[in-house]
Amino acid sequence: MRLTWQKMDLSNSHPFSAAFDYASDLTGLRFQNPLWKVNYYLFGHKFRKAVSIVKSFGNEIVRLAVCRRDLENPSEKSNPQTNDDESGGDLVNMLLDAVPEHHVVADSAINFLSAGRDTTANSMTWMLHLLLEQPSLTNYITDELPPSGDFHTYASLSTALTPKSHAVFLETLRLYPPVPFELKQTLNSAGMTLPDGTVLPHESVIVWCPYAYGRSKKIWGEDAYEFNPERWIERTGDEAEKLKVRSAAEYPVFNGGARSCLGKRMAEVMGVWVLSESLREWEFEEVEKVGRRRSRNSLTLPMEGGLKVRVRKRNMPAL
Ligand code: HEM
Repeated sequence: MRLTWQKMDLSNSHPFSAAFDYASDLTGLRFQNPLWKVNYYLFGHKFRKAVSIVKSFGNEIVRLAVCRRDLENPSEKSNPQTNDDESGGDLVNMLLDAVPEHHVVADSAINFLSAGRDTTANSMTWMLHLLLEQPSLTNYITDELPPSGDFHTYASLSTALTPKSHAVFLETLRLYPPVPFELKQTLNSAGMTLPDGTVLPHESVIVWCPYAYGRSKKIWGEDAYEFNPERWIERTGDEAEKLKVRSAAEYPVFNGGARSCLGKRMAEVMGVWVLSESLREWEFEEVEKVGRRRSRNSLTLPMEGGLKVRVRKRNMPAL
């Protein structure tokens, strides 16, 4: 898969991608290794180099955006407000309009890239894998899509119109949450009190694990380990299908409250729209059928070894 931003290559072979993956893997391992400081001492230089490559990529994104603004609006060089039709909607340009410090914009660009890149890619990989394990689910999704060739709008991707595709997406994330564990620390010097009365003193670290929540029989019942999108579907009297709503306390995949994921809707669009449309047009077949896959140790639950698939246009002979 090839990803670009303003013609900047983000494919797997790009040094940014390699550095990003290395830094993510090592950060993920820190949580499981009580001796991580030893590792950091021995291999820290490689980690720091990876972080510096990631940071320079952010700086490069901003440098290019600023150059482009200067070329497009030379007269506004000193006060480059570019909320016109051409540049509107580009996140980096909007940040440049709002934030004067370029290093903050660069960090924010990397923040969005890191929050949205592997989370979405990994969720789509797991979703495709689970669908290939249960081929009947392909029609389950594609049958509810608007007719092929119809122009899709944001509204046509609502949970009301495509509840089953959303169910498959949410069910995938239940079993394979791209943020498998989370932690927060109390910074308030007086500590804080949780809604149930538990008092957390200053600097307490609290860790929770959406991966474990997703597999909890207490929350999901005896079949918690089964991939069953139907558990998300509610049928009303007239047989209309509706997506069940789950609270962030039961399903913390996108976090909850004030720090909920800002890209949830974008991730849904990718997961529901891109994958369903691809399944309508293309047939996928796993190259190596090795049963249920394992995840790799990293921050965003990537699939060990990746998912190699053979692709062919529907109703065409295999290449
Ligand atoms: C399936 C895909 C995704 C999942 C499961 C996911 C999950 C999460 C979670 C659990 C958090 C909270 C992290 C924390 O507690 O610090 C978060 C935050 C965030 N996500 Fe996502 N995310 C996904 C996709 C995206 C995408 C596509 C974007 C945007 C391009 C995005 C942007 C963000 C941002 C900016 C935050 C920080 C919000 C804040 O701290 O106020 N995410 N996401």
